[in-house]
Amino acid sequence: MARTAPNPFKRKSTSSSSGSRKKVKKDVTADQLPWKVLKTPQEAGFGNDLDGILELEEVEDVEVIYEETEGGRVARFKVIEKPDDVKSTVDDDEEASGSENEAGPSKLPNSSTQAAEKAPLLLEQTFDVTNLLPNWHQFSLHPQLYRALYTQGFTSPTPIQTRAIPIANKGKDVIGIAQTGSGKTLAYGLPILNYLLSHPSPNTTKRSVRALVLAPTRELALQVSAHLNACLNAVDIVEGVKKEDEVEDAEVLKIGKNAKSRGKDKGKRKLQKQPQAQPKAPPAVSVAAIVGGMSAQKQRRILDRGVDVLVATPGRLWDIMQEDDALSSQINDLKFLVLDEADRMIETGHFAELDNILRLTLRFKTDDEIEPDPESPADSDEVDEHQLQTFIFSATLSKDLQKNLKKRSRPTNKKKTKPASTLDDLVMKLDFRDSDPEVIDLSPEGGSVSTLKESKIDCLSGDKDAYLYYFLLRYPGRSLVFLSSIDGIRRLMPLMELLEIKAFPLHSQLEQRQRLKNLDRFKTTPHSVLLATDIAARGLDIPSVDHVIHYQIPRSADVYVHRNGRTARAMRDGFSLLMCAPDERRLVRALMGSLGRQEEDIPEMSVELHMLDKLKARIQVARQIDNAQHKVKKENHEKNWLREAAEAMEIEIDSDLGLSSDEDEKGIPSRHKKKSANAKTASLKAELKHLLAQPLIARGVSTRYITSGERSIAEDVLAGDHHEAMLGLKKTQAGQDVSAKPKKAKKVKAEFEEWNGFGSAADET
Ligand SMILES: Nc1ncnc2c1ncn2[C@@H]1O[C@H](COP(=O)(O)OP(=O)(O)OP(=O)(O)O)[C@@H](O)[C@H]1O
Repeated sequence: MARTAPNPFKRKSTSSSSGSRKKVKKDVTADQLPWKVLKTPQEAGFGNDLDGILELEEVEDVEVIYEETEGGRVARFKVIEKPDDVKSTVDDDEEASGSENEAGPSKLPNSSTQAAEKAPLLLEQTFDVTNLLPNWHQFSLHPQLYRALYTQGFTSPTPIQTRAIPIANKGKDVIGIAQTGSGKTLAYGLPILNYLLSHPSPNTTKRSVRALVLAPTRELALQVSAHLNACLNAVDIVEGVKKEDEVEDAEVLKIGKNAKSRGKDKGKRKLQKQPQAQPKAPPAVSVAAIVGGMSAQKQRRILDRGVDVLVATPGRLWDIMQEDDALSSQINDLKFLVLDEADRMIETGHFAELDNILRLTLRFKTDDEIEPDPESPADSDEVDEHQLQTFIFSATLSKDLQKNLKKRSRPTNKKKTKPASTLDDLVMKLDFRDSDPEVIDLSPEGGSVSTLKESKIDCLSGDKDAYLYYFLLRYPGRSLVFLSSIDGIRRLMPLMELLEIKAFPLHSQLEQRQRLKNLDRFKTTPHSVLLATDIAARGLDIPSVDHVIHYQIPRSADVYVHRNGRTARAMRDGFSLLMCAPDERRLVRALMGSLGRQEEDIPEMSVELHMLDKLKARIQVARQIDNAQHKVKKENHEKNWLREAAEAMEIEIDSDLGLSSDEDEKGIPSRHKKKSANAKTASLKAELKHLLAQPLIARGVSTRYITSGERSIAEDVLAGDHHEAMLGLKKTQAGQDVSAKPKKAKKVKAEFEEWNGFGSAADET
């Protein structure tokens, strides 16, 4: 039987007239607490899977006090006993406020202020931040956020959060550049949520969008929305107020690390449940995602209900805005605008939509660039609390652009300076209200994260499949393979399947549902491969990606940095491998050049060539099978097409139209031809099966006696260090097979090393 854990959140009474409603606090042990069996709320999405927990219990009105004793910190429980008359008053009032909330779907929690007046004992939450999250203490965040950080195990802010949050909380515009996986989402997310939680919307009938976060890909937008929701839902799920439409986001929560902790810590989170006494009320702040590939109708419905924080991809948002004047005017009146991965957004073909949306946030709407008004408050150093705040975050933002922003040399009508790039152009178009936006640049020198080990393999392009296969067998784990073309993924997928490697594709021509499903499968399958285009390069927070492989050279240095950023996140170790064909060396040199590095900075990865030859044989047969299957599929497809076209035109097909004597009059290959094709494929499959069953043995290993031969494997076998698929090789991490090259000292390394990442902290919760 599970019990609700000690509540770290003190509940304090906001009772105004405490005279007759005096509370008595009684010291008890955990077992003496008045536990109540809890019905698992369907909305919480736990389904029937209670992770081995038979029953959930909750407890109300308990104050938890932590005391430092010689034996360590202990929790004391104080039951707050209420006189009966008071209890009934509270219950009545709660019911009343519940029906009030349900009447107006978007009634805001400021209606809870009214409820508080009616229910004097309504409890206000506080959080013992000094003791529980001392490293967050300085930020004076809303207790609800502290509570979420605590629940998620985020015990310390990351360096970009430490720098950005206080500045953003002061109302300043922030341009944040920090390495991949360093917590940029919460660096802008926490100040936004903090403001919105502390300033409930003045509109009591329907909340309007006050924060807009634009992200370049659907997956990233959904992930950001899930990440922000996780900072709010820690309370909302607890109180059983998850709304129908939020369930969609809950599904999406499976993406990303938070989702992981959701899954993994399901039981624990349930333990952290709070009393379910509150009536159904709308969440204090609502976050929703508007992305392409998902039901536009449903997304419109969510918008109609009212949303505080809208996370969107520019394409779908612009589509909806064109038919929704109300939404356009809300965008015109934003309090926060965030461009997450702004540099990528301009590459996705949605620049026009982005441009249109941004125009709505301008103070002066002209077709030309904005001319800062010397009289306007934007040019004064005073920050108006109600004016739009703009946040731009990325792991890569050009130094020139940062300088221009700092110097406020945005182009004006009088002085037309040509922007250096489309991104410069975009950012110059932003109407910063802040005369001096704060640029926080924590990006490491050379774009490389200190916990990332980079490497490369020089090989012929025709051998890349074999090297990839070798790598995947040699270093099992979660590998993200980047290709530049969808065709490349389509070609590799069947090969992986035939070679019995678990691989999932991710590219823009897959249906959105399939994209999310594949991402989720990759996330939950420890030894698997994601074959992806660069839609997966930015922002995606997939936990524990062990290796990033650049099957094709990235087209720019930024893409290289972002692709690499899918591994080595939050101070975890990571590994990346560049596969470089002779005709790609020039590109690699250019890429390294723009990162201020040299090609030689990336060490070579060592490969057991003997083993590689054996793998080439498997690949060759797998390719033959794939070609044969592909040929049959293609022929059938063409014949079907031809037959359908002929039938539609009411003409007869003769041999001139492509039917050979091996085909019948309907264009279907004759039985004989089919049979021989099938027999060929079957024999190839049998050959591959045989090859796959053969052990892969390193050169010098005796197949007779494990203690003899040039390489004795006895010791490794006894120590359990032997590689299971490749006999004669040790189990190693990919990083250990790379010649160690001293890396240049990283500019912000020390700062990041002080922050040890979240691994241990998160795992403890
Ligand atoms: N203070 C913190 N402590 C521990 N983990 C954190 C903290 N803040 C964020 N995280 C976690 O770190 C991971 C990376 O965060 P996030 O996705 O925001 O990184 P990012 O800097 O935006 O990366 P990218 O540049 O790749 O988009 C996430 O799983 C997030 O939940």
